[in-house]
Amino acid sequence: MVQTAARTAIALGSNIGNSLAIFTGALETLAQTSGISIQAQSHWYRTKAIGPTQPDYLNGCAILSVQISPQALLAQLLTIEQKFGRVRQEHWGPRTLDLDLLLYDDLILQQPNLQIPHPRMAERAFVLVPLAEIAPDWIDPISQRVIQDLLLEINTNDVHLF
Ligand SMILES: Nc1ncnc2c1ncn2[C@@H]1O[C@H](COP(=O)(O)OP(=O)(O)OP(=O)(O)O)[C@@H](O)[C@H]1O
Ligand SMILES: Nc1nc2c(c(=O)[nH]1)N=C(CO)CN2
Repeated sequence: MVQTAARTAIALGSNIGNSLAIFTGALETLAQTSGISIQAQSHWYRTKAIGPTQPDYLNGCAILSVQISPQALLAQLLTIEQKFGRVRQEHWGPRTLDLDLLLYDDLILQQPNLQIPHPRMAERAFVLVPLAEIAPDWIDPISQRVIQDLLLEINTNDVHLF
């Protein structure tokens, strides 16, 4: 069976290692994956860490066209995190690569291991600033508001173009 394409948004984060090279490698790996193509990528931003004291992050977002399910996409993102040396330690602690699934068409999904839209997306300037660059008119299915409007509600002082 051929699955029709869905539009998805992902967030990238890194604050250990050569974050720029890690992002490039992660996007290359995604682009080489069957059923995934990259439609757009944002600029990269240097952002102040939310959570425990740790180095600044590099953050950005990408839009993908996928012909795989949300669960299959999450599995692929977790595999790529592992490939780039992700070790899970402290909650919200430093990491070589974090890949979050933000949006999948207009789907709302509440499963134990996967919530879409990403539950903390709308409060995070390090997500909304790059996402608004490449998908300003995407409607968040929870609030029914477009991304560029969600961005108006939050403080973006700690997000700077890299
Ligand atoms: N939309 C989503 N995107 C990515 N992971 C998700 C999502 N919803 C639930 N998860 C689950 O979250 C788990 C833990 O993710 P992770 O350790 O990267 O969290 P975190 O990045 O530290 O925190 P946060 O979720 O606040 O960004 C993943 O293994 C995955 O099962
Ligand atoms: N600036 C910034 N802070 C964070 C980030 C992130 O990507 N950027 N990710 C976290 C856990 O997902 C916790 N804190």
